[in-house]
Amino acid sequence: MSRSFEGVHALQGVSIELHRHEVVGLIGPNGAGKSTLVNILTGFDFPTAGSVSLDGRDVTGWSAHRRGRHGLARTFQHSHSFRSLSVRENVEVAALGVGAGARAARMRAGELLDLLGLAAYAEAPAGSLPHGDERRLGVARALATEPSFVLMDEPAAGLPEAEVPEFAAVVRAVRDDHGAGVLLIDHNMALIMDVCDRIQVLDQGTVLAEGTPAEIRSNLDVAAAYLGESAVQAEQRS
Ligand SMILES: Nc1ncnc2c1ncn2[C@@H]1O[C@H](COP(=O)(O)OP(=O)(O)OP(=O)(O)O)[C@@H](O)[C@H]1O
Repeated sequence: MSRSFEGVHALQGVSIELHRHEVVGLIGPNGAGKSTLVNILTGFDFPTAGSVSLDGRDVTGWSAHRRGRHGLARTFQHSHSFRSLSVRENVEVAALGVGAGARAARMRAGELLDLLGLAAYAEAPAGSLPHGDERRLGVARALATEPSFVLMDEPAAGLPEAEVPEFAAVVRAVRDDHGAGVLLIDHNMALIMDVCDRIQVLDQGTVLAEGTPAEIRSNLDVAAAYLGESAVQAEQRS
């Protein structure tokens, strides 16, 4: 797919594939096109050229809501929770939105708040959560829809470093226990390298590299995009 904004080529001929039971990392420097790609995949934006398919069906013209009802969920960089509703109610509302009954929604919310480590805040207003917990609430809300695919846009931003391994376990649980496919965008390379089965690197709207974490780690182009030429030269010398 490609996407231009009045002359800015945010994406140029980018292909990405996500299967159930896997975690794919999407990384790249600021402005590389990561959020644009997630917006297009989830129906919050539309490609200038190209198409999106979900379970083999062309969904390019579908609204975000319709894609959501067909198993595609996402989290946002900025909070989309209902600030005055409680943390629990926010998760319940997400489940109700895809057709769960009241009892099932309540049970699902309870399980997800436990999984995400938010049970202690269940009755607090969502607007009172610290930034990192708010990101986790976003993940809980996405999972409440029982998605086949979850696209997570910087879910670990704002999480204290000590809590990142716990969050990595959540991502693995979504893949292994729920069988979902996860597209994970994050600047935390330790998290990405730890949980991803495959990684795709975007730079200036094109795919710079793709491969396993080990392949990406040893790819000098990726190092150049991230760390600058000097780091690459240092790596070549060592
Ligand atoms: N609505 C828009 N209007 C104009 N330009 C846009 C719009 N959305 C994105 N862009 C431009 O497209 C390019 C890609 O932006 P995008 O936000 O997708 O990058 P990103 O990789 O998600 O960056 P970050 O890591 O900072 O979130 C940037 O040059 C950005 O300025």
